[in-house]
This record gives sequence, C-alpha cells and structure tokens, in this order.
Amino acid sequence: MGNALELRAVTKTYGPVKALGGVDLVVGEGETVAVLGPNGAGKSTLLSIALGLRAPASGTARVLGRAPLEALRAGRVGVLPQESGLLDDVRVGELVAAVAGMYPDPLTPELAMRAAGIEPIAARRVGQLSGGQRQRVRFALCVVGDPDLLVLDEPTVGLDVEGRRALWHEVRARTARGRTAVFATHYLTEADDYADRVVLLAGGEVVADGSVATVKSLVGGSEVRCVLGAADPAELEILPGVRQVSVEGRAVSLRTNDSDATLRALFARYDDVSDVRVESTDLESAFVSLTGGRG
Ligand SMILES: Nc1ncnc2c1ncn2[C@@H]1O[C@H](COP(=O)(O)OP(=O)(O)OP(=O)(O)O)[C@@H](O)[C@H]1O
Repeated sequence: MGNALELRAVTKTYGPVKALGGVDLVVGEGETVAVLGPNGAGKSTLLSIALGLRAPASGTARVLGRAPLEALRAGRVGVLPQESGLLDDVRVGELVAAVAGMYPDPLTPELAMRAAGIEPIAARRVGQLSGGQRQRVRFALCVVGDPDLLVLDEPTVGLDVEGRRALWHEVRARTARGRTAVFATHYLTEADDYADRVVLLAGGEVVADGSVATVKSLVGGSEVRCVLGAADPAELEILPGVRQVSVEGRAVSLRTNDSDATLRALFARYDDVSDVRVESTDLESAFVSLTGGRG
C-alpha cells in the first residue's frame, strides 16, 4: 500500500508568524492519525496544506501520490473543515444528493445521511438547523463521495453524545476497510480511543509522533498522589525516583520514574500520609509535558 499523505519539510508563515517550521509527516494508507497540539500550534494550517487549500512556503505535500488539489478534485479526499458555510435555503437531503453528484463513485445520499444520523432531518432546510445538526450535515458531505482519505478538523465540536458516537463509528468502519483518516482534536480521549497514531504539534513543529503508548512512554513513569499534613516540596524532591513535585494545600503530586521506591520512602519518611493513589501517565499529562505550554 502507498502513502495517503506525505508532507516533507513543510513550512508556512503568515507575515511575521511562523505557523509551521519544517514538518515531516508521512501517513500510510489505512492509518488513523490524530493531530494534537495547543491552540495556535499549527494543526489547521497543516491540514489545509495537506488538502492543497493553502500552499506551503517551502517543502512538498502529496496526497495519495498526487498533488493535494488533484486528489481533492478527483474526489479521493473527504474534508470536514473547522468552519464552513452551508447553503441555507436547500433541504438537507437535496444538499447531500447534489454533493454526491459531484463525485465519480459516491455513496447513496441515504447511506451518507444514515452514517451521520441525519435521515430524520432530511426534509429540513439547512438554515433552520442547530449547530450540531449542521456539523452532522458537514460530516455527511465529507463521506458521501466515499473518499479514500478523510481529513477532519475538530470533527466533533458541537456534537452531542449520539452524534460523536455515529461519527466515530463511521470513521472506524472506513479505516477498517483500509481507508485513511487524519483528524485534529482537542479531545485527547478521542485520540486515545480512535487513533492508532498521534502526532503532537507545538509551535509549528512535531514534538512527538507515534502510537498513543509510545507518546505516553516519552514522558514515562507515573504519578503518585497523596495527602500530607505538612508538605515541603524541597524534601519531597529528593525522595527516590521523583522527577517533579507539585503541592496544592495538602494535596501532593509526585511524578516519578520508580513509583515503588517513591512510595516506600514516602511511607518511611511521613507518618501522616493518606489517600495514596498511583496513576500511570495519561495522554493529557504527556501532552502538557511535551508541549510545555507552547502554542
Ligand atoms: N490566516 C491567517 N493569518 C495570519 N495568521 C494566521 C492565519 N491562520 C493561522 N494563523 C496563525 O498561525 C498559527 C497556527 O494557526 P493554526 O490555526 O494552524 O493553529 P491550530 O493548531 O489549528 O489552532 P487551534 O487549536 O486554535 O485551532 C497561529 O499562530 C495563528 O494565529
């Protein structure tokens, strides 16, 4: 199988702002990749370059072995942009059917509407829909061409539980058939649950790229939380294994490379330790640690 997406040394600036500073990203066909990063990290810029909607300042982008716009025009790519206008006066079913007609080998409009959970509102005018319903319509338009690559920018914003469930069900069904999905999200649980690979952007650069487990292991270790009568951060810092200490009132959190050694020393040193919990690194703490607050 070939590559669905190939970005090589891609840079992008907006005036004085460096949005991307030399990004390499190769996504194989069949992968589900989450692009994560703080506000302003460059996620939308990266996706729009991948789609050919913006040109990189330098570097190259290829989609399914072609120039991105060519792949888009050939109907091989389904796009769910972060914000996009929809024609207000048409009915949902008509809109989906019209867009289906632009593709060489589309799904039936009914199938696309069912995937997005909008069959019951097929006769409604788009202008009368709620925000979440409009997002569902955008998703139906994104899949109706039966594309090989889905590019989704924060796809579940505004969707209710059922809408999110339907969307991910459809994305998974497609990737299970060898299609590819690249999505940007701020919901780390979505990356954890649905992506087989995570690309973490910060300040326009890739700071981590790998499976969720790999990205978590870059930060490594675990977190020991407890409650202490009187916690002195300087004393806690020298306990074995401890890399980072945070104290809020009586609540103590210790990031450690060796939770067993840290716990033994904690109990030996303090006789008023309570509410002890050990947690392995989650994606959120990996995110915070690797992006270091950079936008
Ligand atoms: N059209 C534009 N003109 C000027 N600057 C822009 C433009 N679009 C994006 N930027 C800047 O480029 C940087 C990257 O923006 P981008 O929208 O790609 O980030 P993002 O990771 O998608 O952010 P968010 O999570 O907030 O959606 C930001 O500093 C942003 O202010």
